[in-house]
Amino acid sequence: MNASATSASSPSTPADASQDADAPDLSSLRVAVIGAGNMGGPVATCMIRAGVPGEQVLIVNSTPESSQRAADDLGARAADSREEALAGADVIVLGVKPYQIIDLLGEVGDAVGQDAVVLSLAAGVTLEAMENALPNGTAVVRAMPNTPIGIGEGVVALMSGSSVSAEQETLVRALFAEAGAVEEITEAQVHAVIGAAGSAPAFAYYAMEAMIEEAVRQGLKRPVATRLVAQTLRGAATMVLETGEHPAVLRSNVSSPGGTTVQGIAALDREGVRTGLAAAMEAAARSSKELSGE
Ligand SMILES: NC(=O)C1=CN([C@@H]2O[C@H](COP(=O)(O)OP(=O)(O)OC[C@H]3O[C@@H](n4cnc5c(N)ncnc54)[C@H](OP(=O)(O)O)[C@@H]3O)[C@@H](O)[C@H]2O)C=CC1
Ligand SMILES: O=C(O)[C@@H]1CCC=N1
Repeated sequence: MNASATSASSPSTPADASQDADAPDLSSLRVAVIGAGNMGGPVATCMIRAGVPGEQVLIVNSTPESSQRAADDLGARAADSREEALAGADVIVLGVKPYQIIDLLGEVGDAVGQDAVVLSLAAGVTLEAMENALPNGTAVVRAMPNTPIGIGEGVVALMSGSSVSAEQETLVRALFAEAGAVEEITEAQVHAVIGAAGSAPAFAYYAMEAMIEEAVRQGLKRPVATRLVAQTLRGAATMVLETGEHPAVLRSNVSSPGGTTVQGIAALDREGVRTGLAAAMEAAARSSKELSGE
């Protein structure tokens, strides 16, 4: 591995990483991203923000044109071939669809360097299945990210395979130092994490869309409604993170006796919104389990 991951310390925030003199040096790292789409793209962005030079992040999509487009968007480099991307790669990001992962590993396994880390983003493809598809001893890490990592406000949950060293774990954490939050989880937890984080931005956008459209129906212009709803939800999320208060306590602070908010909350309860949100998360977790063959 080109990067000198000299410490087992675990940077968990951008501030930690930038202040930690023992953090891995990412400036000579080579990264191959196979599948820089909606999720592989933000992962590449994170790694570049963390300190990997863009020209050392090689992109391979399904066509040369698509690789070039993604590389231009990301400030990375399009590889002429998968072989070029893999040659000398320290980290190989797999951002293709879950059903493609095992076949892809079968095709590229022999080109994976001895000290390289294979980092899969795929839902439902287990570490064991990936290790079985690769030469013995290959370091495999599973990540369950969400798209807001591309703006430094996301979550990445990490799971390490049986051949991943402490140095490689530190390296992967450093690569996600600009993601927002990094959590280490077990594979048994990943289904719940998909419901709470991987798929959850879509649930949040769904709720926002409904709120914005109702505000428009009530007479606000769409750009104004969008700003108000987005800023309000950002503020509410930040209050939860910064105060450490239970959301129910923060909700009670908004709910004046006999006022407007309690009427709104009663309507949410009548319409089954709490049950609906739980059902969405349960469905995502169940789908993840089914993909894993559980
Ligand atoms: N989207 C999300 O929020 C999240 C996704 N994931 C996981 O990320 C993975 C990718 O999902 P997502 O980004 O949404 O999907 P996308 O369809 O947006 O991206 C898939 C990428 O794979 C590329 N690709 C397809 N076939 C090949 C191939 N044979 N060789 C190289 N590249 C190829 C596509 O290239 P092209 O554009 O040229 O077709 C595209 O860039 C999935 O495994 C998913 O489970 C995990 C967490 C969250
Ligand atoms: O929808 C999906 O399958 C992927 C995994 C988590 C978010 N998107």
